[in-house]
Amino acid sequence: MVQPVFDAAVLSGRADIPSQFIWPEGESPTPDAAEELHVPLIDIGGMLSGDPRATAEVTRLVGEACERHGFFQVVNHGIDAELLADAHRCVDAFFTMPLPEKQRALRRPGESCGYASSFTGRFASKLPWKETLSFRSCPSDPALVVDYIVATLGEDHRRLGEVYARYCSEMSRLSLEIMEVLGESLGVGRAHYRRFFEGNDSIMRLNYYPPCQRPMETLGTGPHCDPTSLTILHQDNVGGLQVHTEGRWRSIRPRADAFVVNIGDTFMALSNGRYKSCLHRAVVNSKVPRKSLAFFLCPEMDKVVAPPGTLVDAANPRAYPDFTWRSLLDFTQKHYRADMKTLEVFSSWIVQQQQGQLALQPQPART
Ligand SMILES: C=C1C[C@]23C[C@@]1(O)CC[C@H]2[C@@]12CC[C@H](O)[C@@](C)(C(=O)O1)[C@H]2[C@@H]3C(=O)O
Ligand SMILES: O=C(O)CCC(=O)C(=O)O
Ligand SMILES: [Fe+2]
Repeated sequence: MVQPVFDAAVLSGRADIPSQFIWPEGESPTPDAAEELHVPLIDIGGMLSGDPRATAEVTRLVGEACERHGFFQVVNHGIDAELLADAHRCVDAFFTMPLPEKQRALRRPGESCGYASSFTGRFASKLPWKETLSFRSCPSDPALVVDYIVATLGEDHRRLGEVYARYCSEMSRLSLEIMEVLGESLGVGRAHYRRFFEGNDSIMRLNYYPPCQRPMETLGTGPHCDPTSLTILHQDNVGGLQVHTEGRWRSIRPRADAFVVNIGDTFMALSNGRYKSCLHRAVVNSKVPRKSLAFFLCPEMDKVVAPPGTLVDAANPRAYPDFTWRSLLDFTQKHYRADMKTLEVFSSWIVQQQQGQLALQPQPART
């Protein structure tokens, strides 16, 4: 079958959509998702200004949400509204460029960064109706974002790079605040996860979902759990994010003043399975494009992902083996398409690999 080209300007002129974008009936958008999922809206303003009572309340609400489904929203987060507006404007500026311009940052097979128009080169079916631009952001290398944007898109796009460099540095700061709350709520202390993530190697992803003439037959982002540690998402006012809990899909209504935060598979492992990484997806519509900004907090590549000892005991044995983010990222880019079972399948794969390596090691001679 011919590989389709995902160019919204071309596709919007057709009455139907190429078959590779059509999702099977059991996986396509469902009417139940018109229902809203009320995830807690947590005011973190008091906590950020050091109020101990406000901090205790935030800790309780975050802990409760993470044990249930791993999704919550934060308001009074201290992120400058003008920066957020700029970040959304830059999404429009980038994705409305002609395809060949965007392809200057083309994401190559096996890589997690760059521009992807759908995933036409990577998957043959159940293609997502979206374009993305992803890039790395590390607090230890403040020039990384601007250098990447200028190196791929050219000097003319330096300002876009500067906007996202600022945005990512703010997201990293906010995610470390949330890590303190997660540590406190799990009883391991505020410093534990903050220290673990201080030198993070995170991924920023701009999602752009063009309008689709057949929105009930396709998906913008298929059902998946984020393999990463913590996601901080800002959706524009269009709406499309849906979460699967209690056996049904429900929508998280966009709020301009809120970030949607969710636990990813890597944090689920770091909490020994206590905090949930939950299945979610994004739907599209036939009228207007939709944008979302996703910051995925990730550990440094070779740091060992293991829960603190206090979360492991006879009643709560290790839920997942030790691994590195490098190996999980590689797994999702080269061997497995992220879905609701990523961590489970990856865990079995890593145990098999370790056993294989053990078998290859010379055994000590028996005396
Ligand atoms: C590690 C990652 C794989 C992923 C991008 C990400 O940084 C976090 C989300 C992942 C996901 C899940 C749904 C889809 O399968 C996917 C293609 C997507 O759009 O977001 C994958 C990403 C990917 O494999 O590139
Ligand atoms: O666009 C959205 O609302 C969700 C995107 C998402 O889940 C992702 O990029 O991992
Ligand atoms: Fe996601």
